[in-house]
Amino acid sequence: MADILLIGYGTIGQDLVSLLEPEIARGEIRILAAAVRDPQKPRPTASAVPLIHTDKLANYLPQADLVVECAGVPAAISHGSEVISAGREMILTSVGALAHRDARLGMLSGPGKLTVTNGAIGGFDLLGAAAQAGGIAEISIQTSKLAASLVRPWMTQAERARLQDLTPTDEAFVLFDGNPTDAIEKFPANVNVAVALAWATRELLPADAPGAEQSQAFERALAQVRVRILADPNARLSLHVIRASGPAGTYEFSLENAPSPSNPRTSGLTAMSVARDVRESILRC
Ligand SMILES: NC(=O)C1=CN([C@@H]2O[C@H](COP(=O)(O)OP(=O)(O)OC[C@H]3O[C@@H](n4cnc5c(N)ncnc54)[C@H](O)[C@@H]3O)[C@@H](O)[C@H]2O)C=CC1
Ligand SMILES: O=C([O-])CC(=O)C(=O)O
Repeated sequence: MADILLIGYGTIGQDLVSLLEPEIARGEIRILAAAVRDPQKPRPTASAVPLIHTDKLANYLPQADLVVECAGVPAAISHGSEVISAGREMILTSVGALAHRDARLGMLSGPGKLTVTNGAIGGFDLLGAAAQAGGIAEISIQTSKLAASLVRPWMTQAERARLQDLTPTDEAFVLFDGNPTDAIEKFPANVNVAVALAWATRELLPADAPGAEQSQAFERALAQVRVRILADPNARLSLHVIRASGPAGTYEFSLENAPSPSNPRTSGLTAMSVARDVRESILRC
């Protein structure tokens, strides 16, 4: 029986528990608890998962065989290093936290093990193989989302209005064009996939290489990836188009996920990817 501790219990956390029902029913997995900011907050659905305050995370870590972060980039930045330095294995969903230098160093310095989920995209077997052989010269990801869903608190009134007032007859426009580090800082809930793409195409160092070297290798990969965010007045779903080219060949992946059944703003595939990561981890236990 593997004991799993969740950090965050929103759409992905709840979808993950549903996806793991067969393993839970067979006694292969137990959800120890979910660490949340307010355990007393009324929730729409009753759950058998015990809720604890994130302040109590350290008390639960020694019992956890596996920790799954699914609480957002700021939460992963705050708690990721704590989990890894306690020697636990952690599946990271808010992959964008790896674009933050200090958090990245903490998560890559062990002694725990970091698993970075593929999340809402894929094709990483091919891209990783080609990149490790020096076969990728250019790599980009273009993410199209419903314009109104891209409004962020830091935007000026004019920037918000441009997104909110877009009508179905208007053309989609490029809202952001740059690197994954700047993209995740501005859109922390939208482009974790861009940071995951950099992770998949980084130079692979030995597992026991120092955290600082792992961090630098990843920084080089981040610098290679170009991110574009398209604000689309007609997007029903998120559309991610990955393009890569170089001596290994020319590749284009177009990924359009069905939304999560419980939250139309989150791709259902993300929880499915994390469920697969959990199964692979417990099979190794
Ligand atoms: N890797 C990928 O492809 C993808 C990654 N994500 C990441 O997953 C995160 C979660 O996504 P959803 O479940 O759809 O969001 P959600 O908003 O439905 O759930 C997040 C939950 O975490 C809680 N939370 C926030 N800060 C916390 C903290 N410090 N400690 C504990 N709980 C905290 C929130 O109250 C909320 O209940 C996103 O913010 C994003 O960073 C999302 C989609 C794709
Ligand atoms: O769910 C998606 O389509 C991708 C996403 O939000 C992210 O990478 O943060």
